[in-house]
Amino acid sequence: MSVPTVSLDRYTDVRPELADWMREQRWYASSEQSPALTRVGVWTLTDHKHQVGLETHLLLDESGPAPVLYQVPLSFRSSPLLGGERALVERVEGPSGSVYVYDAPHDPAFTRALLALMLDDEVTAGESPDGTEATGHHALTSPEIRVTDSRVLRGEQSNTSIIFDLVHLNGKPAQPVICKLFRVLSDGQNPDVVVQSALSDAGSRLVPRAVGSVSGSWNDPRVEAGRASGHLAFAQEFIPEVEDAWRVALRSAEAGESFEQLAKALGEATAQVHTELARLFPVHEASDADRGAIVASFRDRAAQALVEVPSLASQASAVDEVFAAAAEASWPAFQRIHGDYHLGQVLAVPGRGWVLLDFEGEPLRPLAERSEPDVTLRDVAGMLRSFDYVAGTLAQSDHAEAARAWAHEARDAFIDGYVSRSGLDLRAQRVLLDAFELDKALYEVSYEARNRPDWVSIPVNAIERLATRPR
Ligand SMILES: Nc1ncnc2c1ncn2[C@@H]1O[C@H](COP(=O)(O)OP(=O)(O)O)[C@@H](O)[C@H]1O
Ligand SMILES: O=P(O)(O)O[C@H]1O[C@H](CO)[C@@H](O[C@H]2O[C@H](CO)[C@@H](O)[C@H](O)[C@H]2O)[C@H](O)[C@H]1O
Repeated sequence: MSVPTVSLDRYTDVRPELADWMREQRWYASSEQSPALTRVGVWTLTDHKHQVGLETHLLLDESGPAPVLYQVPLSFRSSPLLGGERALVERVEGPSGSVYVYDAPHDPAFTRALLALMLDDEVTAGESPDGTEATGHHALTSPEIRVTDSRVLRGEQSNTSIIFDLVHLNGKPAQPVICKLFRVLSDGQNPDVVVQSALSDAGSRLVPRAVGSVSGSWNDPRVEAGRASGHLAFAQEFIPEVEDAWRVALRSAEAGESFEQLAKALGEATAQVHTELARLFPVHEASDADRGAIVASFRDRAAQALVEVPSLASQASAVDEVFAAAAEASWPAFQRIHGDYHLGQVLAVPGRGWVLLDFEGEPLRPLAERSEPDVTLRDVAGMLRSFDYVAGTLAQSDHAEAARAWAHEARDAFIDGYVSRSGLDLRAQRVLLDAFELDKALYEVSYEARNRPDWVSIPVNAIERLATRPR
């Protein structure tokens, strides 16, 4: 059987059916308007049975205030994919009959070829005529495995993750793998891939083991030189049937159970990851310029939060005083950090302890900024805020008061654990830590105003408390 051909040419002028389908997808950012799409590149994979066309289209959407580049893998079949009805993008009548176009992460022909690209040395996606390149890389200790099944993780928003069930070549079950396919592409390395791979390759068990990645380059009109490069996908060990720390913490607070030991262990794990990151990536002493840039970003964030929630104006001068005091404090060295650290980014793995995920940095920040060395206190502050969120979530319930005490104890224990492993006396850094916590709460105000307006009072209350705390 030959490869069904909806030719690349026919898909160059992005068909309205594809645009309509994209608009419905969770990863499509501006669903209130119709996409205005241009195809800037395509990379292909080869189906091992040579029956399915596998093309990943890079589509530039210029309908919003800034152009966004989406990665859209499609599979082309001459007959329907069994069970694939919900993944059908459209059916096109071609010269030699119907061609069924699918959202490829749901097509086993695509998922197998994608994993093979990352794991098998001889497989290459190569360069396409429009200059798009995609190259697979495997991690230091990638397993020799065979795919038995794959499925798309439900509930995700900004990316699409594919879970692979696997067996070793001898037929014994192997640890499953999760492959995150980045839906929105930017010029530059993805910090999640870089940081997690480095930790995993160094043998850390505090992150899932890295399995492989796909990196690429493409013609990108948004970039001055016209050419961009970055990560397209990242595969790592999937740890099945585990809960994240947010759920564990929320349940513990609701039940009135102490979280002290677990919070202390989380502080220890956080400090260990920071120590390892300082060993693996460049570290430098804080210069006046570094301090100045961060304090300026604090102030920008405060201004932005004020636009989104004008009632914060009554706190503005108290907030600024905290930032002014931080500018005068002594700062620890700059190094790589997690960058968007909260309870939802940590898995509770029985027999292994806490495992940290998603080193992508704050989604509201530009990619290039997220790879810069930063201050570890930012992560500490992120987690302290997250304990406060647990109490904030229960504020309207019968457990309100107990939840506040729960959060207080958890925050203390987390700090104790962190200090014991890092040697950094966080309590002596209180002024600076308060500033980072306040900054995170200001970020959360913008995040909640845009995504979960019902939750905005959680960071707003925290800002008031932090800004007016006696010092
Ligand atoms: N290696 C993994 N093992 C188990 N679950 C995972 C793994 N990676 C991600 N997940 C699950 O997927 C969710 C989303 O992952 P995350 O890396 O935070 O993606 P995103 O940046 O798209 O939010 C996590 O909260 C977690 O529940
Ligand atoms: O997980 P993401 O990288 O998408 O992070 C974003 O979403 C988080 C919400 O899920 C948000 O975190 C905020 O809410 C958490 C509770 O749901 C809370 O634990 C965090 O402390 C709070 O910041 C995060 O800020 C945002 O970047």
